[in-house]
Amino acid sequence: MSVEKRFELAKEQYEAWNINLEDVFSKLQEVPISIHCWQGDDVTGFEAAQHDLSGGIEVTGDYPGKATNGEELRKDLDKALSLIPGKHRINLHAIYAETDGEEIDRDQIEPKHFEKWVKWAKENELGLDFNPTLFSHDKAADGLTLAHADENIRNFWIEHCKASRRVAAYFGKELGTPALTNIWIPDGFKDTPSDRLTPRLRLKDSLDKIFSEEIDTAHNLDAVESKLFGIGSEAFVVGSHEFYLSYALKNDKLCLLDTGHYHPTEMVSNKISAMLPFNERLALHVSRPVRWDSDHVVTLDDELKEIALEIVRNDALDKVSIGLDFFDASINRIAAWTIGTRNMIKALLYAHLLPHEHLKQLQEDGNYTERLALLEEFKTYPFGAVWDYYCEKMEVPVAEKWLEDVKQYEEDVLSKR
Ligand SMILES: C[C@H](O)[C@H](O)[C@@H](O)C(=O)CO
Ligand SMILES: [Mn+2]
Repeated sequence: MSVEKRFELAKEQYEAWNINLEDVFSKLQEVPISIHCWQGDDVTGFEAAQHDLSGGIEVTGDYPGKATNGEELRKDLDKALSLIPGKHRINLHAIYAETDGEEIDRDQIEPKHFEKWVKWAKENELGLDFNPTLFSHDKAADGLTLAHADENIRNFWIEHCKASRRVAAYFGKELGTPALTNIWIPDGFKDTPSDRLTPRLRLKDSLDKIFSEEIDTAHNLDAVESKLFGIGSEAFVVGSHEFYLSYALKNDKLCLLDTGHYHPTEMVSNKISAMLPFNERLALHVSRPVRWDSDHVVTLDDELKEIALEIVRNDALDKVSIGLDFFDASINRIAAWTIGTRNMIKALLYAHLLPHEHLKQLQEDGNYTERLALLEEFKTYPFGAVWDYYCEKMEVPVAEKWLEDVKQYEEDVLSKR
């Protein structure tokens, strides 16, 4: 049966619940996902002075063909974007500066080092987001940066973050859409601290200094990302959830929730509605932790669907910036982007295909039997037929057909690197 025929049958079922699929498609295609560039090269970056990956994050695997420069990374992103429905954003780290071989330390980065990214983003109608890189560097070798006891080290990273915000503002100005600059730092201790407050006071002070430079929010928005633990910071992380939640609220910044940065039974989906009444905007790093913050490729699991449901049924698509954060070097990297991003969009589509007003009323009425029954029945509604049709309409491959493109690209391009 054709994609259209299957869609027509599915449409009838959803329309019986007053769900208009054309309206859903128009909304869905407006939702940008911020796709992280670092899946394409295992968080290596292009700095002239190369450093090993540090900061308590880990990439495992040695799948051949990773991008080794800006041209390759952009080409790989072009391929992935051709397989993903919708118009999206690309999330860069400072280590993706292009300096023509010149050694530029992180506190010296400037907009000119990102001109090629901006040119490419313009050509492809993409927004850009940004992250200062406070790891994989000699001055972060002991796992401390903005909370470091040494003022010189703190100042170096403060200058890096300030420079990063200027780069991001340049993105926002050039592209007509504000860049989200997200600060994540690895700072913490392997073993039990004898003083938790002093490093936190130092981090607060460093952040205040970074944000003291006024930047138009039409060009740049700031986010701060918390973490529970990392490799080497098992006992204590300075920038914990409560720290950044408080900082963001008090200073009108976005609190960024990474789905891999909480206790294993603590769900980010449950945090969104808890934060929406108090935060104008918030941001996500959607990842998949397997036993730890392993950054596996995002799958269409229950938590992903629940996150999407919380955003959609609370009408918060313009309040929650959705970014991805995973890096798997054991599989084809373009497939990794394609699988993870298509899954995020699939989850958002799934979330649009439920009769939310009716389900909310059932709960208000205390009718929990019908609430459970409907939530379960909708899980087997013909969602796949709607997704396939959406892909066809958006001119990207239907179902697993995108794999053929990835295999061909691997043969033609990746295998020759
Ligand atoms: C490379 C990213 O910035 C990094 O993954 C950060 O966002 C994080 O989640 C660290 O665990
Ligand atoms: Mn993250």
